[in-house]
Amino acid sequence: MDGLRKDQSLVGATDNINEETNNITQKVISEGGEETMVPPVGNSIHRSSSRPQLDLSGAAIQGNFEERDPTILLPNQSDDISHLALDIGGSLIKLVYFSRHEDRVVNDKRKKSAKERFGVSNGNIRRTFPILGGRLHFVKFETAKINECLEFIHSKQLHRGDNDNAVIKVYTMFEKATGGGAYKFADLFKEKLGVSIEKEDEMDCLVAGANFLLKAIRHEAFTHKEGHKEFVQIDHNDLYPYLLVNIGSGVSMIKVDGDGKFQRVSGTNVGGGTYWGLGRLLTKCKSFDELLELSQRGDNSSIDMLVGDIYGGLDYSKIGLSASTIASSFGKAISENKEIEDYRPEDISLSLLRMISYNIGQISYLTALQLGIKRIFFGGFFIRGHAYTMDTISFAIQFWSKGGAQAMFLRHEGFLGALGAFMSYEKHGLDDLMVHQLVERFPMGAPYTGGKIHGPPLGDLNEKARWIQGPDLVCSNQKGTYFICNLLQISWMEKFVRKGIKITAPVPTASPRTTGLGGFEAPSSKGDTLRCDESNLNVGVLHLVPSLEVFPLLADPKTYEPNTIDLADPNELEYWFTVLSEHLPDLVDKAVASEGGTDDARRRGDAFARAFSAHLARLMEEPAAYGKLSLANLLELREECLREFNFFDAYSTIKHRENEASLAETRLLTLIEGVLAANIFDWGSRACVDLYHKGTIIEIYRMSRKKMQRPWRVDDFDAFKERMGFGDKKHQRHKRALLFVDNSGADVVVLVANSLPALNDVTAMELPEIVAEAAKHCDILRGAAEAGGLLMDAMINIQDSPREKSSSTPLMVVENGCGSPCIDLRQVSSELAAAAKDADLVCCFNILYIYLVILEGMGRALHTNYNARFKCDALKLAMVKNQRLAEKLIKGNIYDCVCRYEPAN
Ligand SMILES: Nc1ncnc2c1ncn2[C@@H]1O[C@H](COP(=O)(O)OP(=O)(O)OP(=O)(O)O)[C@@H](O)[C@H]1O
Ligand SMILES: CC(C)(CO)[C@@H](O)C(=O)NCCC(=O)O
Ligand SMILES: [Mn+2]
Repeated sequence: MDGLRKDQSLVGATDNINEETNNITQKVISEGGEETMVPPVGNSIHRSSSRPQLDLSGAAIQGNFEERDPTILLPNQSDDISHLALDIGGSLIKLVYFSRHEDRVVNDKRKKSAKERFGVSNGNIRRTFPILGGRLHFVKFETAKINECLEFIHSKQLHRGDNDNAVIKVYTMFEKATGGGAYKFADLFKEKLGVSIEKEDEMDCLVAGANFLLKAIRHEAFTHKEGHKEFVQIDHNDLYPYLLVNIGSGVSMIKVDGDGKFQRVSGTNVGGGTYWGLGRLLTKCKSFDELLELSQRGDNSSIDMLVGDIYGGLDYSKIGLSASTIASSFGKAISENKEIEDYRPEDISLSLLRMISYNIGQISYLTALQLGIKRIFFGGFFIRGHAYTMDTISFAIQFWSKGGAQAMFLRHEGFLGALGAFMSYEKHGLDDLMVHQLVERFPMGAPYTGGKIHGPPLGDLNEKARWIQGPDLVCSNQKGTYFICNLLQISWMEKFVRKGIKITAPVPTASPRTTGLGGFEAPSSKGDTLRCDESNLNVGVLHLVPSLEVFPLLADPKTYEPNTIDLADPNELEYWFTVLSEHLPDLVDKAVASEGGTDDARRRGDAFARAFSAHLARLMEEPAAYGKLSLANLLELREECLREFNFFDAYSTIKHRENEASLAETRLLTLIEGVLAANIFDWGSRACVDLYHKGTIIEIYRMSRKKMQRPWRVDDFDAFKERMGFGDKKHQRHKRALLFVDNSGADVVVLVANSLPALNDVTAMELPEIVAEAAKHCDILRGAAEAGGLLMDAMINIQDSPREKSSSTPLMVVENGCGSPCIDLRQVSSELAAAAKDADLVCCFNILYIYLVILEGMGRALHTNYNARFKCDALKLAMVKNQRLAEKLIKGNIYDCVCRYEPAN
């Protein structure tokens, strides 16, 4: 790896770090006998809990340690990082790699009993991999800078393969690659990394990648017309045939008829390489992005010969061409006595972009027409998520097909080939991964690393994206905490925490005049700001969670839509963004306090606020940037951001205090009232947080409980009471009740709880302890908890000897698979799914009415699922702690109560 040098842009930023790491390095003798510098290792190493872990033992600096940015070799790095696949094209190298999820702490008392009772295995048994789950990462490099790519692979040890599998225990000394470069650079890979390239056919991979994305990712495909992006719901049973147009350096057009069933039907040599190549020569641009950006300020009419130029300003209406139609791209350049310098680079770039985009659009249309295909998906990095390019192509397809055919784009546009190559590792079994098993996340990068603040200020998300790839590895000694950088390793967060830097959301520029095609107006989204390439990938890390399932009690999973609020409505969007922004300072305070209010916590809190604000700014500008946006996503993003900055339970202090207070507070109305009043605890509500300043929460609870007068705003209590057997009619007892609990505190009546902390919501891990504490005050609860195996002594009994049947209803705790205040019932834990089925009852739909689902709290019962229909009885309980939501959803007011009972029909 001697020949591999770091990206120059990293040098300045790593200066200070190296100074410090040098102070703490120590001499060791490496295997080869040379002295190398290594950082002190051992128990002083902090590992980030949300990221791949690195084994630092035997770490050694490779090559000359006088180098500014030496590569650090981690010979014993073994776990977590798994396969890698490459697509090495004429212009760009695309890399997809997989890292394992770290096993979660399993000191979870309730797990065993839940497993025994519901017979849950670890996820889906059909597959051997990736049962543990993990993350798919997407990275790209310029082919001309292949060394950067090699260095990246090396520094992350991606070429060592899936070697944490105890059975295999051999390094995968080959890696899958596709694209022309798999042939061209095979020797280089062997020489530099010692790995053999296993070549996969480029067209096979493109098709496999496209099919995978279209089936496995909910919001992958979208249309883009006149600046408007709309996600398309793909029906898996009605996907084929389609035309796949991959616009890379050159363009391939493939008719796809099924998995592995396709034919390359056409192509064109006028593609992305043409735009970038010609554009570079004609404008002297240094980068593709610069060229694309120029086009946004261009006016092609100064170079293109328009119909009007030929017809003396008139339309040629007889054949339907308006005066502003481009008659001949670059045609004006022939008639004028001008040199290249006399043209604006902006105009040249736009003229070129339009020429190539229209041309590809037209050939695609003709090809689709010839084959009788209506749907055309465009991929390849030429598109680059650029609104104007997509609008131009869409416009061409729309125009020529007279609306008969549709252009669709893919969020992972450039990674089709690399994903296809990745999936050719047979044992991944990724091909039958389902939509609900993939969760896309937009991590804000590295967790906190401590030490001084280094490097230049971080302007916005664009910049952050360059820093997100590195696994984080931190060393400390008595002098303090330091981090070591291997490639891209320096923490962007260090930059992020700097004070006084405004997060800049790019501001759209005004749309300049453009000319049309075929007498139609030109695409309107030309003026959109081009975001930096990295962030504009608009792809996050894909988390594979094979244990996620569709909640079995949903009446119709196909039509299920968890969200009640439509954030496509700009007013709603703005409102909720404001709510979240205004709530931020308070949340940061809580988060910092939850970690003892240390300097470290404060810095992380600050960084979290910046990170989350940057996401909000990005989404405010382009709501569909990360896929279809919903309030549930936003709330989840906030929790994810907290976790990114190592705030694992921002409300832990508050939760503890409230649990203690509420346990001292001890039939149906009382119970429901209790739940509703207790739902006042909501650290996600501005109004409530303001209230809390006026007293302790338990006091507010007592107060709200006193005021709790029926009828509530939504009041099906009588129907529910009747169903519960307090009426004249006889009802069969519910066999199983699933309570989706909300807050920690007084309303803990449990069954289904969050897997990870979110706001002040109680988690499945915390519940056994709370129940045990509450059981001290209540015999019924104690009996139930014992019967459910929730209490420690009861657990022992269950394990040792099958306990004689207790007369109590067992109380169980299961995790729901989420870490958000909302719940998308298409993605719940296998444990919950198992609890919602009954081994004996599966498929006996007529018997499901004896189940009862209780959703509690604003997030689970109002923001999401208020309109959800179930196969069984359902009760939705919440107090509305937001005026606007109250008006919209129940035509009521803040603090109104909802008790919505929907019997199974
Ligand atoms: N940062 C970038 N650097 C260079 N080109 C870029 C960049 N971003 C987008 N592009 C465009 O994407 C094209 C490359 O797309 P892609 O990676 O899909 O093709 P490729 O695999 O390299 O080419 P081929 O498949 O024809 O071998 C470039 O020719 C250029 O038009
Ligand atoms: C040669 C490939 C397949 C390499 O990816 C691509 O660049 C391409 O499809 N070029 C267009 C070649 C043609 O004219 O059909
Ligand atoms: Mn390619």
